[in-house]
Amino acid sequence: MEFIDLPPMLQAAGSVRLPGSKSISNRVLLLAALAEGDTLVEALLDSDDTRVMRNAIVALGVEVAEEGEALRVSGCGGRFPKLRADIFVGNSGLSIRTLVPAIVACLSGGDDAAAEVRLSGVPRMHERPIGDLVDGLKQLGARVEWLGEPGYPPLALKPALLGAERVSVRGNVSSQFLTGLLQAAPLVARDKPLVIEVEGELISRPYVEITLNLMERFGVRVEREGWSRFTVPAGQRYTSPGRIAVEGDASTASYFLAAGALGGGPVRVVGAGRQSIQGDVKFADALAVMGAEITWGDDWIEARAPASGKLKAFDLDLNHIPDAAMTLSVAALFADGPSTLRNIGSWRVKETDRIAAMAAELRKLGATVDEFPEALRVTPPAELRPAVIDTYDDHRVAMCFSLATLGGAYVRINDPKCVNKTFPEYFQTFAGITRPVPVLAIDGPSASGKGTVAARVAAALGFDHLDSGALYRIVALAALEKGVALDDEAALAGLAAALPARFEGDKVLLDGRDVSDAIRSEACSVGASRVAALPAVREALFWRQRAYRRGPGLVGEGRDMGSVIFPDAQVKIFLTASAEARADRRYKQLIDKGMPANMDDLLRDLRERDERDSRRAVAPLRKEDDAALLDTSDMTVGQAVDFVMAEAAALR
Ligand SMILES: Nc1ncnc2c1ncn2[C@@H]1O[C@H](COP(=O)(O)OP(=O)(O)O)[C@@H](O)[C@H]1O
Ligand SMILES: Nc1ccn([C@H]2C[C@H](O)[C@@H](COP(=O)(O)OP(=O)(O)O)O2)c(=O)n1
Repeated sequence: MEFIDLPPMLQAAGSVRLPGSKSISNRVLLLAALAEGDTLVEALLDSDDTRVMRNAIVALGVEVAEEGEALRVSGCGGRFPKLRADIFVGNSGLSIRTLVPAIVACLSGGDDAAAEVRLSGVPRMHERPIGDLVDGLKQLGARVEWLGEPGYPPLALKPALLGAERVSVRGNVSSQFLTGLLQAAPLVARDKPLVIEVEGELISRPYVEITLNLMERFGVRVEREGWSRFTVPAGQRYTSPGRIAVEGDASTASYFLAAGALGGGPVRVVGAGRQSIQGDVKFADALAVMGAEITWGDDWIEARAPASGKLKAFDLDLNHIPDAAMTLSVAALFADGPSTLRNIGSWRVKETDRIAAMAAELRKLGATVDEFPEALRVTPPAELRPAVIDTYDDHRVAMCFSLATLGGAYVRINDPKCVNKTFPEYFQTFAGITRPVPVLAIDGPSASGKGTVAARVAAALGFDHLDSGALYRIVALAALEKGVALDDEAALAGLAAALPARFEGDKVLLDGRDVSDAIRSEACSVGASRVAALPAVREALFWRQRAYRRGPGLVGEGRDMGSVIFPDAQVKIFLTASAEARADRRYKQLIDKGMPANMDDLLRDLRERDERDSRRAVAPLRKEDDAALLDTSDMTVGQAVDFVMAEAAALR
């Protein structure tokens, strides 16, 4: 499984130009395809979902050409030229739900009896309901054949004359059904008006407003009575507005605005603002309810943390911003109490069952989550735990959880490429506005001076100091004390995973006992080197070591700080010295502590240990290409510290 590890972040600030809105891009592509005349579409989003729509209109015979950064769509004037096609819609709900009614309308009254358009998608798409929409189309006379499970894609659309003047559709499963019918309506209402009635409460209304707004830009007027009855007057045709620029994506804006609120800020998103036609800009109001400071411009929004520094818990009806609301469920981790997200039942039929998915993944970070049929309550933990997040092929799950890093936790995102659905550049953009907790990694062989140098540098920088070797030494000590064999990998990994050890200043405590000296014995040195060669032991200590990365920063020393534990460390040093110099230092250390020491034995042990540490299969000791080499054979401690401090200047 591919993954991306996101380190804990100190803060977020900066400015982001939003990628084009998916909702607008896909609507504009279809309307431009159906319109009379060419439309030059600017700032179109390029992502999996928009590719789906673009490929679909091309498959239906519409010409599309790139013109610099823009796309020229040569409209077909109300009837797709090719009505024999197999269209793959991936996992784009908006695409299939708007294409189906438009194609059905084009199939009406044609003279090619063999015309047929089939639509299919990824397995999840075949679980997403479309039956209510098809029922509506059948009221008009459409011929639709289910190719799999009735009510779900894949399906085949066949020619049939559409006759009725009235169609009703459920409004409480997906507002995309209504959008699909509305967009196809002018193609149906050629001689007589078409009335669309919405059964039940209409959810996600702002998306329908986007639809109406864009239809108007393409010359079609819709009469609306409240949110339950829409009339499309007869004889209207889509006509190209010539050129149209796609607004920035307001749903995507939610991640960056939240980053500003959770990570200090200010973070500004450019491309959607006060004048936006997208309902998701209202996400900023929800952040304001949490206490974030929001500033609005015509086409930008800026968010920063509340002056008090603490975000407030919320209880909100989020029916109007279902997508951006997912971001709020992660923001809830930063609130001062339990927060409730209400009226989000549509989450259940999205890319995945988002209520179940968000609950499961928020719990991994330590939150207490109560799941209801149409709501979610999130109680933040005292402290976030590092978590490995599953993403369910859902771009928004992946993007949302990146925000947890602003709470000081490491987050591993599995299958990060799922963001390609709407924002292929997401993680790079997120990295551009966030500052990871700095790490200075010092690796090197025994007695090269890592511990001594790391302690001094950490004190000078005000950072924490992680002596990772001590963890392996404690495992060895615990094993020796409990009589666990030093090659019993499973038992040792068990010990390592549940190690009741703590660092307290210079002291190392095991089960509350001071074992600072005991772990430095030669028996423990040799034992540590042996247990450290076992992959399961290293695995068991992996997240534990990462948990030491906290603000304001960390100096980590060992053998694999820069290669495995903190591969993104901003500064990496490989500290070494000749074997003789190191044996000599170890000898002096032991004598100073009143411990027995023999120079020949020490030199031999040290060479054996170097050999074992360098030759082992997992995380062997070696200088990484991006680490600075420091040979201290002929240096004083002060000189070594000065060298590292000079390198550390890069952290500021
Ligand atoms: N140039 C130097 N840099 C770091 N330590 C040095 C240097 N010269 C002598 N020493 C001494 O070497 C000894 C071993 O250092 P230590 O930090 O325990 O190494 P490590 O953690 O790499 O095993 C310490 O007593 C330290 O004072
Ligand atoms: N990150 C680390 C740190 C130590 N180890 C191993 C290597 C050593 O043999 C033991 C003990 O490490 P430690 O740094 O305490 O050893 P020295 O003080 O350098 O002799 O653990 C490791 O494999 N990976």
